Formats: sequence, C-alpha cells, structure tokens
Amino acid sequence: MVDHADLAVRTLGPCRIDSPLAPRLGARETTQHSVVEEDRILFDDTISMIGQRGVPLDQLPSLEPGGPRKKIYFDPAKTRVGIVTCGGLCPGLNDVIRGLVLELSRHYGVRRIVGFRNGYRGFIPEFGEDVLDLTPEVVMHIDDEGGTILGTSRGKQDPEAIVDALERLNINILFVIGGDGTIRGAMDVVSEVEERGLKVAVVGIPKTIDNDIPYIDQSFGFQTAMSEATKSIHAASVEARSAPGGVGLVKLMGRHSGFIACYSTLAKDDADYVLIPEVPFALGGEHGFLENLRHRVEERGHAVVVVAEGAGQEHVEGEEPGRDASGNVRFGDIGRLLRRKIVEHLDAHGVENNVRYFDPSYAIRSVPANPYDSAYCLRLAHAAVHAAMAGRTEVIVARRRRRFVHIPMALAVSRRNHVDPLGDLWMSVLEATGQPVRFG
Ligand SMILES: Nc1ncnc2c1ncn2[C@@H]1O[C@H](COP(=O)(O)OP(=O)(O)O)[C@@H](O)[C@H]1O
Ligand SMILES: O=P(O)(O)OC[C@H]1O[C@](O)(COP(=O)(O)O)[C@@H](O)[C@@H]1O
Repeated sequence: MVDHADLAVRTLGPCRIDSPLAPRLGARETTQHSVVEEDRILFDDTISMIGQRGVPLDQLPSLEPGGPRKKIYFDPAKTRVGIVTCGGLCPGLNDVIRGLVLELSRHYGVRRIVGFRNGYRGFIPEFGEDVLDLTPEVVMHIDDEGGTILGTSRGKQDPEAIVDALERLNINILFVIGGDGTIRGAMDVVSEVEERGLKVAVVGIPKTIDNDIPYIDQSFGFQTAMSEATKSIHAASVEARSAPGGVGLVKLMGRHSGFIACYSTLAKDDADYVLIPEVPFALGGEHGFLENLRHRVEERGHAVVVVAEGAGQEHVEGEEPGRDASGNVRFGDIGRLLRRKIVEHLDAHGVENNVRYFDPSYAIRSVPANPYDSAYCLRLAHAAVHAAMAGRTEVIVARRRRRFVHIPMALAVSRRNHVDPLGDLWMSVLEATGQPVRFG
C-alpha cells in the first residue's frame, strides 16, 4: 500500500528542517526544562525502506519533531507577536489563543502580544480594526466560551498590505490559526516577508471542523464537534421513534469530507443511513436511497438519516454551487432537498410519514472545546510557540501518529483528508447502519 504522505513529501522534496531564519542570525541558548534531542522523525512507512533500497538515512522523507529547542532565535525581551484566527469557527480557537499567550509570556517571557481582529482583514487599515493587546489576564478564561475572541472572517486580503501591518507594528512572529485557505494566505505572507528580507516567522495552527487537513491524526475541536453532533442524532432518533413513520434527518457540516457524519453516527449508533461527499448515491430507482428508506420505514416504522452538507450534490437541482468570500464552494442545500424528496416518495407510496429535519451546523461549531480538545489545543499552542521562538517559519504544528511535528505549509495544503470509501472507518459505518454498500 502506498503511503500518500510519503509520496507527497517525495513530490515536494525534503522538508525544511532548518528555518531560513535561525541559521542566519545564530541562535541563543535558553533555559528550557527539556529540549528536543531528535533532528527529525521519519515517516513511519519509510523506515522499512532503509536497507531495502539502500536509501541513505539522511535522504529519507522526514518531519521535524515539535517541542522546545536548546537554542532559540528570537530574544523574548524584544519580540513582538501577532495572532490571527481566520475562516469558519471551530471549538478550541480560544483555547489555542490562550495557550499561545500563556506559553509566550510565562515560559519565554514575551511581553508584547497582539491579536488582529476578524481574520486577515484585521491587518488592512481600510477596515479600521484595532489590534487587541493580549495578556495572561485577558486570555485566562476565554476558553470557557466558544468562538474566537479575535473574531474571524473569510475573503482574500493583499499580502503586501498584511506585511505592511507587520512592519508597522514591528511584529517578529505571526501565529495564524486557520484551515487550508488561511495556510495558503500565510504562505503568501511568507513570500512577501522574504521578498522584503524581513526576519518574521509565520507559524500555523491548523483548524478545521471538517477534519480535512492531511497528515494530522485529528484536528482540534473535531472531537467536541462530533460529540455535539451526536446530540442531534439522538434527538432525531427520539423524534423518529415517537411518531408513526418517523424519519429523523440530520444535516451536518462537511463540505468535502464526511468525518463528522461518520464519527458522530458511530458514537450514537442510532442512524440507519449516513450520506457523505466521498460516496455518491443514487436517489431514485429500485435500488436508490429513497426506495431503500421506504422499505426500512415500512419494516421498522422509523428511520434516521445523517447527511453531510457536501453529499449528493448532483441531486441538488437548479442550484449552481456558489462561492464564499474566500472562494470556497457553497453547496446547494442537500438537507432540505432530501426532506422534500423523502416526504414526496413516502406519500407517493402511501406510507404514513412524519419527517423531522435537524440542521445543527452552527450550534455544533460554536460550542467551547471539551476537556480532551482543550488539552490538545494547549499542547498545539506549546508546540507552535517552541517552533516560532526557535525561528521556524512557513510550518504548521500538528500531531501526526501521536507525535507533535512541524509540517511545511506547502505539504499541509498539498491535498485534502477524505474518508476512504474502502477504509475501515467507512466499513464500520456500513456495519453500524446496515445501509447497502451502494445505492443504485
Ligand atoms: N488560495 C488562497 N490564497 C491566499 N489566501 C487565501 C486563499 N484561500 C483563502 N485565503 C484566505 O484565508 C482566509 C481563510 O480562508 P477560508 O478558506 O475562508 O477558511 P479556512 O482557512 O478555514 O480554509 C481568508 O481570509 C482567505 O481570503
Ligand atoms: O457559513 P460559513 O461560516 O461560511 O461556513 C460554512 C462552512 O464552514 C465549514 O465548517 C468549514 O469551514 P472552514 O473551511 O473555515 O474550515 C464547512 O463545513 C462549512 O461548509
């Protein structure tokens, strides 16, 4: 079996183990309690290549481990830090902001930390957004709330204007918390920084409620979001079981990847059908979804359907997918379409029905992180601060195969993480729901 991570690294070339910043100025000794001793972590599957192909060890694809360094690049007393959150909300954003500020100020002694408001537009003078001074006192309890105290936005901003703002405010380190769009934006910022010969480190903390960023075990906030989604699935199940011909239909987020739909269904094990973007389905016809659902309602008296927003887009008639301000595709509403089709189909076959529709999307992503995600966010924040203080740039920090690592931004946006229709997660979903392998 080919490891795509391995392939991607090979395509993109070896990771940047040394920051372009650190070697240029020379680094200073720190008084860290513990420091990372390893140089790099081999991609697991490549270890077996050693010997087999005679590839020298230092030429194997590898990632740099996250963690504190013996030498750091930035002088904490003179360092000024900026933090920005971009894109859609995700549980844990405030935890990451809090973790960054506390680690910077308490562990490294950095005193000047500012938050840019409302995403990348916070850098652009025309929007008139003031920066927010971030101190331990300001951030201490922000993790009690969902969302982000900095605000967020979509929409492209000029990297030159962003770097103008960094220069104006003497920012040495910029932390960007966001998804693939944010990371691409950060790469543009790095290019501009390098063009101007500035010594600014840009480090990302990957955020995605859809869990679609590759090479990481799971994105922060995902576990919270998925457990929140189970509440709606349970409610749909209760509604479905409490009425003749009850059908509970739950639409969850997931533009290109159906992870929330899959995991929340497994957690509750109440659903009869899960529809995700990765697995196309036929709606009509003898073996289509609607007929299968009709049989199930007739046999059991009720059914629960979970659908990810990006599923079945070929069925959303008359609605051309639009684009949001960032250029992301905005799909037609598969949830409402399914509701209408289910009612029409059951009515047409004389099956009494009570269809209840749930769309908990925003309610799910706006909650505070659960303790697991809070701890994860804090550790990501620690890793990000260590990386930046040591002069790493154009990397995101992530946990991959239970290790904190630095992943080059180019690699992080090189592909999207999907539910594998032949993988064990989807097989578990098929087993749990009992739905056919394919409709149609
Ligand atoms: N290809 C891109 N190049 C540069 N900036 C981008 C790109 N895509 C998105 N961005 C910027 O990143 C920010 C967040 O992107 P968005 O796609 O909305 O969310 P996410 O980061 O969660 O994917 C927006 O301000 C957007 O303009
Ligand atoms: O309505 P909004 O805020 O534009 O966001 C909707 C989208 O946000 C998401 O949660 C993903 O957001 P990101 O791309 O910012 O991670 C999708 O699942 C959903 O389609």
